[in-house]
Amino acid sequence: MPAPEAPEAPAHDPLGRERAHLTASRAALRAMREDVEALDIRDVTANWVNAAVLESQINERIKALADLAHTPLFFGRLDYLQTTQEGQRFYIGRRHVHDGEGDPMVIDWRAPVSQPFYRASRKIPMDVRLRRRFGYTGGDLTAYEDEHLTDPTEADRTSRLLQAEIERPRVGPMRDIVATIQPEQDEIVRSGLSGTVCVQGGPGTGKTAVGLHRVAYLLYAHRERLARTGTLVIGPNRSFLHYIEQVLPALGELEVKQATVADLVAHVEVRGADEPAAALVKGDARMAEVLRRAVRSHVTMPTEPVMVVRGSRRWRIPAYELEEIVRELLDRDIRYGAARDALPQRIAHAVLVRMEQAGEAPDDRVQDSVARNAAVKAAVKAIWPPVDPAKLVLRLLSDPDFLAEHADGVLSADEQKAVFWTRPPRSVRSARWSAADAVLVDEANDLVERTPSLGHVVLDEAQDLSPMQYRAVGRRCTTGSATVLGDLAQGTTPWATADWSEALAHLGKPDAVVEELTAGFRVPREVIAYASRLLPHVSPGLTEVRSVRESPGSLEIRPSEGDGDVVAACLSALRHEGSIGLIAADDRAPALAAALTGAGVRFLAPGEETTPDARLTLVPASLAKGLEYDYVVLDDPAAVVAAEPDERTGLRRLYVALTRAVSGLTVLHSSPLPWQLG
Ligand SMILES: Nc1ncnc2c1ncn2[C@@H]1O[C@H](COP(=O)(O)OP(=O)(O)OP(=O)(O)O)[C@@H](O)[C@H]1O
Repeated sequence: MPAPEAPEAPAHDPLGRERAHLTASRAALRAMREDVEALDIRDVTANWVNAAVLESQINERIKALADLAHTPLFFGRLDYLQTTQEGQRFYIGRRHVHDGEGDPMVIDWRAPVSQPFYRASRKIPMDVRLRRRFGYTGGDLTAYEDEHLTDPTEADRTSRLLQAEIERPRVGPMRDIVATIQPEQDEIVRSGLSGTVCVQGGPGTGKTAVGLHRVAYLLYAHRERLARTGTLVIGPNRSFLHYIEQVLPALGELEVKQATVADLVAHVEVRGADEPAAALVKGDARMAEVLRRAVRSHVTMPTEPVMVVRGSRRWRIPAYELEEIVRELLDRDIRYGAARDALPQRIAHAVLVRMEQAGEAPDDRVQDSVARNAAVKAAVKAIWPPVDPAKLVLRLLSDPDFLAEHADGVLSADEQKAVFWTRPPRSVRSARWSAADAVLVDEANDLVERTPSLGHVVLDEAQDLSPMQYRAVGRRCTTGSATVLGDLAQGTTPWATADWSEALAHLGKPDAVVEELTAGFRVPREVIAYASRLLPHVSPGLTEVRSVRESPGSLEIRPSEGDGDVVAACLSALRHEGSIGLIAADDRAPALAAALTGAGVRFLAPGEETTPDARLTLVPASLAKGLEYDYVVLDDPAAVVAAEPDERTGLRRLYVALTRAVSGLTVLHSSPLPWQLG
């Protein structure tokens, strides 16, 4: 129900007035788009390259000005106590809209004047008299809700519109939360570009949502800088990236790249898998030192002088002087490839010094030509040969003496044995590289040639990265910053993060701030309480998620007689609206797929988009992380636990599976439930 109207609004039909503003804003947006469409760039530039760039910018702008039927143009209003520079009343929306005179009709949610919409409270009203939230049905403005922040007689109440948004049944890909970002989330979203933020938060606390909105915010606040340096969102797998890919475009940001860690390090084709013991060693940060030594071992101290013949004169640089040059380059610890590129010039410089001493006056061109001299080239090749990163890693993993030489004092004999290939491949192409090997190649690659850094990187589900993977991500934001999102209790890799400060050190951001989110927006109270029984066994000391959902949700736990019962549970879940996820241990998925097909029930795979007509997804437990479904049917928890190499990882996988549901969870167990759930 609308609250009493603001005094300056007409007493009659305040909703009609807001609708009129919506209609006018839509028209203004249309006019803005038409203005851009009508731009004739022929008069602006005759240069076709400039014209092409301009045209693509215009097309982007037209796309960004699209009026999306189901995303309301504004969702809030702020009436300030004092008149600010821009005015007194602001409608807050996803993008800026102005009228023909250039006066704002809708203000971007990221603008400084919008901030009180998210942060103002009765305690600190931030100069705001009225905060109004709008409710929409389809594209129609149908309700509003007011808070008079400076009125001492008005009582605090929870926003019904916010509750409705949180309780909304889910279907389709992830949506933005721009209308309902909470104060503690907003603090993270608006934290500065220069600092790295790490967010620890239990399931459904909005980490992914916050990370994506932070990117959108940073792009607004630092548009030019980030357009130059680039931004990247890193997620655990393709289906997850597919699930989140529409959030940023809905916020008007079309330029952000998305990748998995595997995409970043795709120097070799990954076709193999490691035993856990090998994976642990390969993911250990000590491997970086082994690789560093192995790369640098290619440098051979010169024993012969270099003799450069120019015309009738010969210039001789003795071995000891060459050695000095090489040592100096090694001490500077620049990239192997950069040092290799610098070496010919250093040798040429030594020749030039001799020429000058002999009374010649050589210039830069002479130095360049000496650097290209065959004798210098031959010396450089012998002293500082090129290193192929993949070949280097191949040799380390297949030549025990080479590995022992560089891992001496770094890896134990057993650790060396663990990573060693028992059947060494013949070539880089034929090797069955594992995901961890690809990261080693990436590290070696960076030792040879610096990896370009981006302006900002969001790393989601970070708890699953190995130290070597953190390093791989870290070198992609050495000159930028990062948002690191994760939950220690959901780590399911052999190297899962146990401690954020250690992880942040591997990332190269030891000074990052660690924030904690504890309010849960996804999982109903009863369900999160059930899942949290596992917390002391998987991550003692972590804070339990406090569900902010009002509806208690449904939780049903019952034995199952066979796959028929699972199919029946899915059919009954399908009677509710929203998406349904059937989560099962990976090795149970084929049997359940057959049972569903046999019963004529259509289902999707993770990554395929749920629609009102296809709402059931069969989710192997290993792909459930980060996803959510309105109703979840969880098949045999004990099998989910048993599928992992150790019990703690199994229980963590189960914790993930138990925390995907928005409205209800049905647990069907054909074997006894793990006692930790008891
Ligand atoms: N402020 C908010 N208002 C409305 N919905 C929200 C808010 N914050 C988060 N949500 C919703 O809660 C759900 C969970 O959010 P999200 O997936 O970002 O959580 P998460 O912490 O990344 O979870 P997980 O640890 O399981 O990956 C999403 O549907 C998201 O839209």
